[in-house]
Amino acid sequence: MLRVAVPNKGTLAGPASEMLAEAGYRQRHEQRDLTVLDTANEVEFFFLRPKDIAIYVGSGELDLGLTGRDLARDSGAPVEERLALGFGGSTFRYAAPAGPHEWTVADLQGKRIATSYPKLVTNDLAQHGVTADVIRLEGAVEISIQLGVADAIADVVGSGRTLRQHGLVAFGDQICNSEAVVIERRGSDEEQAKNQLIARLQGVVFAQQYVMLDYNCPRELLDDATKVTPGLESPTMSPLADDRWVAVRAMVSRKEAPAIMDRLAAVGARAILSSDIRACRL
Ligand SMILES: Nc1ncnc2c1ncn2[C@@H]1O[C@H](COP(=O)(O)OP(=O)(O)OP(=O)(O)O)[C@@H](O)[C@H]1O
Ligand SMILES: O=P(O)(O)OC[C@H]1O[C@H](OP(=O)(O)OP(=O)(O)O)[C@H](O)[C@@H]1O
Ligand SMILES: [Mg+2]
Repeated sequence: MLRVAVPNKGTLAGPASEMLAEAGYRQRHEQRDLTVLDTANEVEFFFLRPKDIAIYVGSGELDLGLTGRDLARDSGAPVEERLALGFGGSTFRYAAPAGPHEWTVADLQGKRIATSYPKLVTNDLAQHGVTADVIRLEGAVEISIQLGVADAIADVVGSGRTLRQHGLVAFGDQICNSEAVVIERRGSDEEQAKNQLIARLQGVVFAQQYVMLDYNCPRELLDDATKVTPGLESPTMSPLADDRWVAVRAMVSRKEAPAIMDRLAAVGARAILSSDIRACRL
C-alpha cells in the first residue's frame, strides 16, 4: 500500500485534494479526517500540516508528499522533487519598511529578521555572508516590524497585497520561487506504485496547462493552419462530408489559446472550438 501525505490546512490543502480527486483518487469528505484509505488504488492518504510533510517523507515513513517547495526546503529534510503541480505559486522574499533608503541584503547585517521559514533564511544569509538575528514567528509576520520585534522580514509573497498593506517593500533576489510539488525521500527506490501516482497527477497537470482546439479548414489552407497548431506530435485530421474541407484537432497551450485562435481565423479556419481536457497521458 502506497502512503501519501497531503496538506490538511492552508493554501495548498484544497487544490491538492482536488487534483488528487481529478486524478481518480478517493479524498476525505470530513475536514477533520486525518487518513483516507483508497483500497481500489491501493493508496493510503495522510492529511498532515504542510510544514510537517517533508519530515515524514524524508524519514521514509511516507512514500510521497504533496507540499510547497519553500516548505520542503525549509524543513531541511532529505527529500527531492518528483513533479511540479502548477498551483500554490509564490515567491519568498525579504521585505522592509518603504522609505527613502533602498534596502539591500547586505543591510541586514546585525539586524533582526522575522520569519516562519528560519532554515531557508539562515541558509540564504550564510550564502550572502550576512550575520543577523533570525526570529521565528508562526505567522502574520508582516506585522512584526510595527510591533517592534524585527527590523525586516522574510515571507511568502503571493499577490503582494499584504506587504503593501503594511507599508513594506520586497528587496533582494527571490530566496525561493515556490509552487506545490510532489516530493519523495532522496535516493529512494523507483517503485511502480509511486510512478503510477506521479503519472496520473502529471496527466492532470498537463490537462490543466493545455486545451483541445477543433476547427474546420479548407484543404488548400491546411499547411498554413497546421503550422499554427502543430500539436504535440502531429494534429489529427479527418475528412468532412464536403470534400473541400478538413476537420483538424490539436492540443495547444491554454495561455496561448486565444492568440492561436485569432491566427487560425486569420488564416481562414472556421468553427474554431476550444475545450477543456480533464486528464491525459502523453
Ligand atoms: N498567498 C499565499 N500565502 C501563503 N502561502 C502561499 C500563498 N501562495 C502560495 N502559498 C504556499 O502555501 C504554502 C504555505 O502553506 P501554509 O499551510 O503555511 O498555508 P497558509 O495559508 O499560510 O496556512 P496557515 O494559516 O497555517 O499559515 C507555501 O508553500 C506557500 O508558498
Ligand atoms: O502576497 P499576498 O497575496 O498578500 O499573500 C501573502 C501573505 O499570505 C500568507 O499569509 P497567511 O494568510 O497564510 O497568514 P499567515 O501569515 O498567518 O501564514 C503569507 O504568509 C503572507 O502573509
Ligand atoms: Mg501562512
